[in-house]
Amino acid sequence: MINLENVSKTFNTGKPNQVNAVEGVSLQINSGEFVVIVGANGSGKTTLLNLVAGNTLSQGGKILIENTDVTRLPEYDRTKWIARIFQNPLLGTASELSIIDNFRLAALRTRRKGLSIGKNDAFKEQVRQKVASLRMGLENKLEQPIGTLSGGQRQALTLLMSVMDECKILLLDEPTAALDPKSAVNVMAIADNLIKENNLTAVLITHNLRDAINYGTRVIQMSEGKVIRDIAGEEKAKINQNELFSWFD
Ligand SMILES: Nc1ncnc2c1ncn2[C@@H]1O[C@H](COP(=O)(O)OP(=O)(O)OP(=O)(O)O)[C@@H](O)[C@H]1O
Repeated sequence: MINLENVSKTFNTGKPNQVNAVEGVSLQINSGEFVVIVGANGSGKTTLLNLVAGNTLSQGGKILIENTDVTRLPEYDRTKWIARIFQNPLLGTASELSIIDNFRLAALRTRRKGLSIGKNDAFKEQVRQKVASLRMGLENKLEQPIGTLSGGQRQALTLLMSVMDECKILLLDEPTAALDPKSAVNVMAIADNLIKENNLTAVLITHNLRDAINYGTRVIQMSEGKVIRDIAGEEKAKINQNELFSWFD
């Protein structure tokens, strides 16, 4: 669960270029909810995600993650709950290391769900099965440097590595923006499956209105640092692309 109470972030305070990126936002995201955030460029979406992740600290207000007050906690102290996927597929993996070594590295960083850390065959077999579930044929390339894979393949592996963590919350900041259309569709479908299978609480920022319609249980629109629309459940399921497009008028 994520609980934001009156969180704010202003850049360049007191200067002519002051920006109120996030302004007094209060939001409760329940366990298992999948929230899609839409909004114009500069409306504060990424800053809001940074506040949740601890990459930026809130100026006032309060942030609870899984009922723990994390308002002053830095990003690294929130990683036990939170995994984050960025637009750039190069972030999150070490290019020169093989797929299997990237999984080892990830396993060393935190305790992974159902994974015993080590170089042994059992570890490799566990990774092989997980990677095979992506249906990209990558289970036969476990010794290949991850830097030789496509952006879509890397993004799928990064997702898999993050959900094999004990994390409860997955933050996705335009995870498919750098991918070709087909890879983007694949990666979103993989993300959705992983979220459901692992019963994660998820927040997706996207400019892709089709994804905003197809995915998630709730959609939020931000404008000028504030949440101006918040629609969930059956009402969310009824929204069509034209209606969503009209929100940007
Ligand atoms: N580090 C920073 N220093 C100064 N201003 C910033 C900083 N980060 C964000 N901003 C400003 O805060 C506002 C909100 O930015 P943010 O990146 O959160 O918007 P966004 O909705 O994610 O935009 P986009 O859709 O373009 O990614 C913008 O006006 C941006 O220029």
